[in-house]
Amino acid sequence: MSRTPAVGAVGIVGAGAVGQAVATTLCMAGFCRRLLIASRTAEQAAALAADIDDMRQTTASPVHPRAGRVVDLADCQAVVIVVRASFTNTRNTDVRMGGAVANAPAIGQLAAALHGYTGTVLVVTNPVDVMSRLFAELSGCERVFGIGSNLDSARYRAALARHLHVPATAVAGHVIGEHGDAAVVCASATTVNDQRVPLPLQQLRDELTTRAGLISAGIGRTRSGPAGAVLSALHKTLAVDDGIEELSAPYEGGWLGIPLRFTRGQPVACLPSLDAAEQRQFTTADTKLRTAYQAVRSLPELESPDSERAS
Ligand SMILES: NC(=O)c1ccc[n+]([C@@H]2O[C@H](COP(=O)([O-])OP(=O)(O)OC[C@H]3O[C@@H](n4cnc5c(N)ncnc54)[C@H](O)[C@@H]3O)[C@@H](O)[C@H]2O)c1
Repeated sequence: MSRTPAVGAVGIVGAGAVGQAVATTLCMAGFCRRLLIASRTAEQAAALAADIDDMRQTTASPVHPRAGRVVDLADCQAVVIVVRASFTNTRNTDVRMGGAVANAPAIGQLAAALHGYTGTVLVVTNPVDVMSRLFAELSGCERVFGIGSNLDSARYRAALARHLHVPATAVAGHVIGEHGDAAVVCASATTVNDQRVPLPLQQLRDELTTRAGLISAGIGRTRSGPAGAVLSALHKTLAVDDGIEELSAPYEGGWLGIPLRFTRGQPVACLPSLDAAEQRQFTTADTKLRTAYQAVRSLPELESPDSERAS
């Protein structure tokens, strides 16, 4: 594989299912020269770094992995946060929101450890729209984006392409709002080969709603799709490529998934036109996420963070 990566160092916090897939993806993509891995325990971080190092050796990848502590990630160009606190999610609906109370203290600890970090932070931890806002507001970091709507959008374009027997690249369309039950399919602005076409909207919505659950039911967790969404977002946010990425970001005082057009790493919001029903759904998502954020923000654990720091 050997080629010189455009990016110097990327950090990953959380050596679980998605963290492992992100590390593997970055190694095989030859994305960065150094990959720093931190997790809840030093053993987890060291184990993942060793496994990725084996991959580096067997594939001649230019990516050098190393285990470290969260504070060691300060000189990375980007940090990917993929932690998940230990809890049992018993929800059947609004599943991602089920992690809010459990994951918020971990996000609070990481925000303290990375306070003032000037690189790019990609938050994957769910509920991602709430956790990315929480991390941004507690850390003071200015370049924080949540992963999820870009995965939803890719799934939507692929499902529509399958339905119409066209390549996914022929489909232009976005899924915005919450990465969750209040996702908004921007159907009215969707085009196929630059033409508006009738859409099997309910079928597409159902596919979007059930896809993550089907993957988790079959193989335990979703991991490769989110890892691909992280890689795609790293390309845009670190100015490797220009283009549009649907990410969770601040918008009119709230924080939710919107299309961002990146030019040399700088994002500008570029919402498609919404019809009246889509606008109502977008407002509903916005209200839901603001309410969820306020509830999380008032958790007592965030006022006095646990003394245990991520290693
Ligand atoms: N946004 C998306 O598109 C998307 C997609 C899939 C999963 N997710 C979310 O990503 C998160 C991770 O999922 P997973 O399947 O990898 O979980 P996992 O349980 O397999 O791994 C989580 C890892 O985080 C570590 N961890 C926990 N607390 C920590 C802390 N305070 N500091 C450092 N490390 C800590 C754990 O030790 C574990 O290694 C979950 O919240 C999941 O819902 C988001």
